Amino acid sequence: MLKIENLSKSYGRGKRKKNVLHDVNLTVGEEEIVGIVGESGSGKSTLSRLIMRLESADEGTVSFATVDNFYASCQIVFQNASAAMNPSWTVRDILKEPLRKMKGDRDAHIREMLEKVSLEEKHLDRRPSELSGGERQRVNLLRSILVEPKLLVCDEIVSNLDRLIQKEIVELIQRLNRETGMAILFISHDLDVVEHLCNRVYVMKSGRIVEEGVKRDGRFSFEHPYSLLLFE
Ligand SMILES: Nc1ncnc2c1ncn2[C@@H]1O[C@H](COP(=O)(O)OP(=O)(O)OP(=O)(O)O)[C@@H](O)[C@H]1O
Repeated sequence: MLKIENLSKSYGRGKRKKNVLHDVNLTVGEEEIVGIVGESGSGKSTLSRLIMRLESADEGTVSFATVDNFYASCQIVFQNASAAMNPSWTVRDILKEPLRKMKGDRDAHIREMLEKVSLEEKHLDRRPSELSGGERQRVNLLRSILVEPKLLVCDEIVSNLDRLIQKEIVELIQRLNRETGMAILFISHDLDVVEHLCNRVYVMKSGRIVEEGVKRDGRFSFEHPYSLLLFE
C-alpha cells in the first residue's frame, strides 16, 4: 500500500549541502507491520517526514495504492507526546480537532474509539499535564487513529517511555493492527521492540537502506555486517 522508490533528500546548498537520504526503496503491504531501524542521524525521521508530505524529496517518489484522501489515509505519531499536544486543551478538545470535518456525532465517535486505546471517559476532561506518560502517548495515538487511517507511521513512539509502558503501547499497536487491519511503519532504534513487533525490517545507515531483514522462527536473519552488529 506504500511504495517508496529511489528517494533522495539533501539539506543546504553548495559547500553546506548534506545528502541525508540516498536512493531509498521500501514497501509496506496492506495490514503489514514493518520496521525501520538505524542509528541516530541515519535519516529515519527525514524519511517519515517525506512519507507524510511534510517535506518534499529531491528525487524519487512516495506513492500510496488505493488512497483517495491522503490525509485521512495516512497518519503519523511522533515520539514526544507532550510536545504534540496543546497543554491548555482538554483531551476532548485535542481529540475533536482532527475530526473537525467529520459529519455526524464527533463525541460519540471519540467515546467509541477510547476503548481501542484502553482509555476511559474520565480522561476526556483532563489536560495533558494531568495524564501519565503512557496515557499521554495513548491520547496521542488515538488522535492519529480517529480518522481510521490505512497506514500509521510511528516515529520513535516508545523511546522515552519506561519498559512497562513501552510494552503496553506495543501491545496496543498489535491489537489495532489485528482489529482494524491498519498497516504500521514502526520507526525505532529499539531493536528488541522491532523484533517483537515487526515481520520485516529495513536497516538504515547513513541515509541508505543497507538491508531488509525477514523474520524466521521469531528472529530476523541478516547478512550485512552493519545489521549483524546492530542486532548482535
Ligand atoms: N532540517 C534539516 N536541516 C539540515 N539538516 C537536517 C535537517 N533535518 C535533519 N537533518 C540532518 O539529517 C540527518 C538525518 O536526520 P534524521 O533526524 O532524519 O535522523 P534519525 O535517524 O531520525 O535520527 P534520530 O534517531 O536521532 O532521531 C542528520 O544528520 C540531521 O542532522
